[in-house]
Amino acid sequence: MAPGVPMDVISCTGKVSTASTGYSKRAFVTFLAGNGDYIKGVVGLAKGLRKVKSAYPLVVAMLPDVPEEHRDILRSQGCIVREIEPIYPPENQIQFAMAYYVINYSKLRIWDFEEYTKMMYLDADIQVFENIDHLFDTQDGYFYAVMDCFCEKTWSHSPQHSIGYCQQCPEKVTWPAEMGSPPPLYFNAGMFVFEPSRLTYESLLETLQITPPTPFAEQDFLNMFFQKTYKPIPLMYNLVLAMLWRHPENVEVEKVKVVHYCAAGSKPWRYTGKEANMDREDIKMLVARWWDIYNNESLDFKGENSVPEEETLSRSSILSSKPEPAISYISAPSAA
Ligand SMILES: O=c1ccn([C@@H]2O[C@H](COP(=O)(O)OP(=O)(O)O)[C@@H](O)[C@H]2O)c(=O)[nH]1
Ligand SMILES: OC[C@H]1O[C@H](O[C@@H]2[C@@H](O)[C@H](O)[C@@H](O)[C@H](O)[C@@H]2O)[C@H](O)[C@@H](O)[C@H]1O
Ligand SMILES: [Mn+2]
Repeated sequence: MAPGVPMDVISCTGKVSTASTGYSKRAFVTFLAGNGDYIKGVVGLAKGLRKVKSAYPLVVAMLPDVPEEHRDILRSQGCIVREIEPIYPPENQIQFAMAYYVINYSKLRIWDFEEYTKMMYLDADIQVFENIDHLFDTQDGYFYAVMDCFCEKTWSHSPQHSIGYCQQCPEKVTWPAEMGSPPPLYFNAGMFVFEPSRLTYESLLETLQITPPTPFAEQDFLNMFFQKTYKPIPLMYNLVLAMLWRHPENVEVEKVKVVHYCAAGSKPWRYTGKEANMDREDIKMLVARWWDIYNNESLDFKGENSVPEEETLSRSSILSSKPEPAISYISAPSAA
């Protein structure tokens, strides 16, 4: 585990969830934009959550450009469809953010989902291999997420990257004294636990209007906004794939519960194996495991009270089990 990530922030009390008692309302939430192939990610995620027998529904916050056929597919997979309006940073500043991340500011609308008391946001390119419902029991008043890694070239714009500093191994290359104090802990915004709140929502939107966009768009913004309330959680709750080759010593693969296919070329539905590191055995295995869930018809939604046919208690590590013999690699333009 990375230094400075206390385990005790996660209260694993095993107590009976309050989901059905009405004390609190909880849900997972993901984000969908466009008419492209990210819908596959959402379907995979919905099925993955069903496989691990999560007690909470998956809300899909979607932009108006998601076609009706895609909404129907998601409803038929048991998802709750919620349309949201896009959010853009102030117009004259858009050029400073990487264009393809601008839509991600729209994620901020999920703070407006006040009918839920606590939510867990998951990118559509995330898969959940073990039940993580206990994260809803974390203490209120904090923002929970996993620390990011600064080593990939997507970070080359940053001072961290240029001096080779990464918060995942702050002792390896230490932060130079002449550069002041090291930057605050920085989370990956592909997965986080938060409390919807009208007040927070309004404050987020107001602050955004006076905040110049930066390369990682809403991720940088959320890091700034929640800097004081951020509590890191162990990386098993959001394995950013680059951790496998950048910081293998920090990764306890047998404990990984959530995988984030965010390394260039790793989106399972676009995977070709050609990009850097994509020919690694662990990557092939994780991509195969994603397809395994996506293609499993017994995990399709069957209405309120149905129980999936398949026995899904997974005891072994997600990385130690055998891949499916036939992996369907759908080729499409590479991601990220
Ligand atoms: O065309 C797109 C691009 C992004 N997304 C959503 O925005 C999230 C963030 O983008 P992505 O995961 O590609 O970024 P990365 O984690 O690879 O940096 C995705 O997971 C999706 O939920 C989407 O729905 N359609
Ligand atoms: O806002 C921009 C995005 O920022 C995040 O990804 C980044 C980042 O975390 C880096 O560390 C990686 O190097 C990089 O490849 C990756 O794209 C989120 O996963 C995504 O949901 C989205 O918010
Ligand atoms: Mn992602």
